[in-house]
Amino acid sequence: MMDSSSDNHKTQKGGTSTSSVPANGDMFGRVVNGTGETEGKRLAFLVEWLNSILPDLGLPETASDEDLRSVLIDGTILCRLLNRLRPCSVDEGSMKTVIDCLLTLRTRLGSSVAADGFSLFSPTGNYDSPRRDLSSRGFSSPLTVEERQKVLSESKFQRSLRSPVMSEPSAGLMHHVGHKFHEVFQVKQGRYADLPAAKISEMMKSNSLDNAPTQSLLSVVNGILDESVERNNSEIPHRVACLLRKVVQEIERRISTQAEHLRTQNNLFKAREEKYQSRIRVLEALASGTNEESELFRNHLQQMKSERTKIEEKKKADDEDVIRLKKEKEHSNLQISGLKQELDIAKKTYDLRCLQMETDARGVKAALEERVKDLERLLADSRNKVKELEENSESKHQVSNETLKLEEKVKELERLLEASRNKVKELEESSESKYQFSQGQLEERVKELENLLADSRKKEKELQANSESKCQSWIKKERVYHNFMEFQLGSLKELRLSSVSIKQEIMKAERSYTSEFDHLGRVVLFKSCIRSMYLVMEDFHALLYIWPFSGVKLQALADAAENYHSLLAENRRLFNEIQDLKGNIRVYCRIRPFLPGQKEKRTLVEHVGDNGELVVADRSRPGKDGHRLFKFNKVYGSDATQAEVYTDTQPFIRSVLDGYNVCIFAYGQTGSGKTYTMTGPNNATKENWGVNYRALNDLFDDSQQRKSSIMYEIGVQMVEIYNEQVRDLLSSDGTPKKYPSQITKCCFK
Ligand SMILES: Nc1ncnc2c1ncn2[C@@H]1O[C@H](COP(=O)(O)OP(=O)(O)OP(=O)(O)O)[C@@H](O)[C@H]1O
Repeated sequence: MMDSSSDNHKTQKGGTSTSSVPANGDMFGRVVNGTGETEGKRLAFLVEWLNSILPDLGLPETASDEDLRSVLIDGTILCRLLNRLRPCSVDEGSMKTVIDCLLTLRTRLGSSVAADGFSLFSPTGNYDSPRRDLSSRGFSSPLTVEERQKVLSESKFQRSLRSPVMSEPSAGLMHHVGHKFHEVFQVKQGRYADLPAAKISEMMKSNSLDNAPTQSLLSVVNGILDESVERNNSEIPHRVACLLRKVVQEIERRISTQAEHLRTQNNLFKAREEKYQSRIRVLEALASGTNEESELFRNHLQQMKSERTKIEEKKKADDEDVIRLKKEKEHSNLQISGLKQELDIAKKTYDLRCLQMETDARGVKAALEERVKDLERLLADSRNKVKELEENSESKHQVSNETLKLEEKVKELERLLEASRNKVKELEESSESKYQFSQGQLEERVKELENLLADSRKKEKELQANSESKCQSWIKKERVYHNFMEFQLGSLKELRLSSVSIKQEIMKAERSYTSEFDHLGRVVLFKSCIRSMYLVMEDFHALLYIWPFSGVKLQALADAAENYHSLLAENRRLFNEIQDLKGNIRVYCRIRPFLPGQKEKRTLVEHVGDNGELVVADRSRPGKDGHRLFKFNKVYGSDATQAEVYTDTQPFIRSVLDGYNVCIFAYGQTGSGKTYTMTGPNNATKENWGVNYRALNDLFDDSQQRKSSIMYEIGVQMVEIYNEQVRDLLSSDGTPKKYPSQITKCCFK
């Protein structure tokens, strides 16, 4: 309603027609006011005009806004147009005309554009600024001056209002603004509807007054002022001016409220900023702490990862072991069957060998017997020969007798010769004639006798030499025979010994074969089960002798052992978890009984609770202060035995063997019973052994039980710390070592 009436009104009043095109080319400023048809006509008119001036432009008659924009966008066409309209006005290189043009534009439009580009836009579409109009028309009324000042100050307000804080006023403020607008426009429409009708209509069209922001309010005020200035200064009634002042005052008030609001907001922001900065500081402090923690965690995580990798590797290795064991088992099964066959063959071979050895032994025995017989024969021969030799030696004696006889004969012959000589001499003496006659015969006879004597002597020598050589050879032979006899007797003895040892060896071999067969059976089974049966060996010992095992039995046995192994590991893990849950650090208290001779003393212990509570009375203090409560994991009474005290410590020994570090120590004043608890009394029996003995005993027992699967190395280190001096009590050279490097190593590895 308002639109049409105001349009009509404008047309009637002869204001600027929206359908007419001004000759100064300001056609685009009015596009917003025209209908679609009018715009089309204007565009067609412009296209026609442009084509007539610049025929090479070739713009189609139906060219759209976009076509026109793309043609005019770089300014070339405009320059050419200018040149054509006013030749040589835009020469290449000369910017004069362009500068003139721009300055003209500035003069026409520049004053309506604020420094930050905000336009005091006139709702009618005219860009004429109030300042230009005011200056050009020479307005001088005080109201106008006031309004002008307001307009100027409003433009400042506008700038500040366009700040992000002000651009979206609060809902309450908006409502307030809308209300005031209504007031203003009711007045305007009622009494002064003819003044800024087109503007109001436009604003009413484009703005919802209820929600009008301050910027719109300012635009409307400007519009009213523009319109008022355009029309005639004298026409502006005082009432409008008052209203406008009110509006401006309202805006000022709102701005001051807004400024207040901004200040409080600013303060709020400052407070918030401080708060955030303190938070940042806290967060930074936390972050630095967190960094350290995260570093620690990272390291821990790294460790866990590496441990996990190790465990996985171990698991892999275990899996591989399992596979390998399975293969080994199969292999062992094959070996068992092979060994069985081999065993059969070996048995047969053994039997044969036994037979052979028996026959051999018999043969050897027979041969030896024969040999013995031979030797005996030889011995007999030797003896005979010795006898013969002895006899021969006797014959030697005979030879010597013969020699003697021969010598006697020689002597006899010599005597006979002498006698013959004597006879010869007698004959010579008796008859010289006879002598001369028979001298030849006698000489011959002497010669014969001398020859006989020489022969006899030769024979004697020969016999002597002969008998001597024979004697020597017999002596030699005797020696040889003696040696031979001794050798034969020695070898006979050796043979007898060797035959005995051979018999023993045969017996031994027989025994070893038997044991080997037994062992073979055991080894085969043992090999297949050894890896998984380390703790159950004792239990399955009887089974090991059952021979032969079937593959199924072995498999079952191996499976059972494997399960047992995993169950044991699980059991161990759970056990240590329980120890952890019970608490890694436990403190036990033991009350020492009165020593002999202290019976008249009264105990200070008032109460011993089952849950580890101990109440001690301090009689020197009266009332409540005289009672003190202590809390331990457990309190052992004065009648507690050594074994009872050890029961709570015992599980730790198992943990030691499972790879945990454990430290047990006694603490207390002199004479409180530390040594008694840890070691026991002097000359302690097994009954009153202290913790140390019992722990070591368990340590050895358990490690023995696990020896089939785990090899434990147990070492002991004993140091004394006294007067800040550390002394190695087990030092072999007797010199106390100060601060042993490995002092942290506990006695229980
Ligand atoms: N539970 C007990 N039952 C019987 N006698 C005990 C008990 N505890 C300690 N005693 C005795 O108390 C005396 C002192 O004990 P012990 O030597 O063990 O004390 P301690 O704490 O080792 O002393 P110190 O610090 O001087 O070496 C010893 O004669 C010991 O036999």
